[in-house]
Amino acid sequence: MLLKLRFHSMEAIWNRILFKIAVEGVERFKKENCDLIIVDTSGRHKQEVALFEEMRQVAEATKPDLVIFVMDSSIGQAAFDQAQAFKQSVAVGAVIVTKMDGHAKGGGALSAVAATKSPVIFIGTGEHMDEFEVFDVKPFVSRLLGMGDWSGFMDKIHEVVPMDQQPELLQKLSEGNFTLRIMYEQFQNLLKMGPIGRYFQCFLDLVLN
Ligand SMILES: Nc1nc2c(ncn2[C@@H]2O[C@H](COP(=O)(O)OP(=O)(O)OP(=O)(O)O)[C@@H](O)[C@H]2O)c(=O)[nH]1
Repeated sequence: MLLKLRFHSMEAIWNRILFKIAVEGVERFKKENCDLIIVDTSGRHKQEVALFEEMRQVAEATKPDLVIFVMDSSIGQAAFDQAQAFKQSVAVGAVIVTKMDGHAKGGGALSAVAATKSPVIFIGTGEHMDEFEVFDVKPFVSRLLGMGDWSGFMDKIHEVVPMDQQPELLQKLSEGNFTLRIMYEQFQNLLKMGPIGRYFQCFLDLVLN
């Protein structure tokens, strides 16, 4: 008797299972009339040919309205090759840049935009849902040029600094007049308010630049 055995690598089997879950999941959620269905692939590097092929097949089977290339702001210039590899496999139509709350300025986003010919639509500024922001060109470019996020800072000033103190504070800052007293007063304001981290970050960015 001849016994025929077929061997599959675990990776290949796993990829088929993931493909099935994605395709059947989308079909089911469509039937349930969900407003938004997100298929989130695992992270992949441009050299992982099989994973890119899997992503292409999922896109072909699910026909997404929008394919988003999500990149970490610290990836730097490697973003171009990575984004281009994505674009060659699937029809990338938008970019999201995460971890903008870290030290990286997100310059790689420019490369990703050039490689995919798609706009940045959102940025991630923290680990929670409410730290996902609509992309705004001005503060992004300002930060890239090392000038701090003036418009974000102004928003935070309106939120955190009492109305009657705002003109004086802005006047002093615009004159480059940052004293220990101002710092003390701002610490007092910070302690009274909630979104301490973000405000503090904007404040330091502006004062130190
Ligand atoms: N500080 C900060 N952390 C973030 C941000 N975005 C994601 N993270 C954190 O980074 C970690 C990885 O995030 P994931 O969303 O799992 O990253 P991913 O690229 O989808 O990971 P895989 O698909 O599993 O490769 C998690 O701890 C997130 O909370 C961000 O904008 N800022």
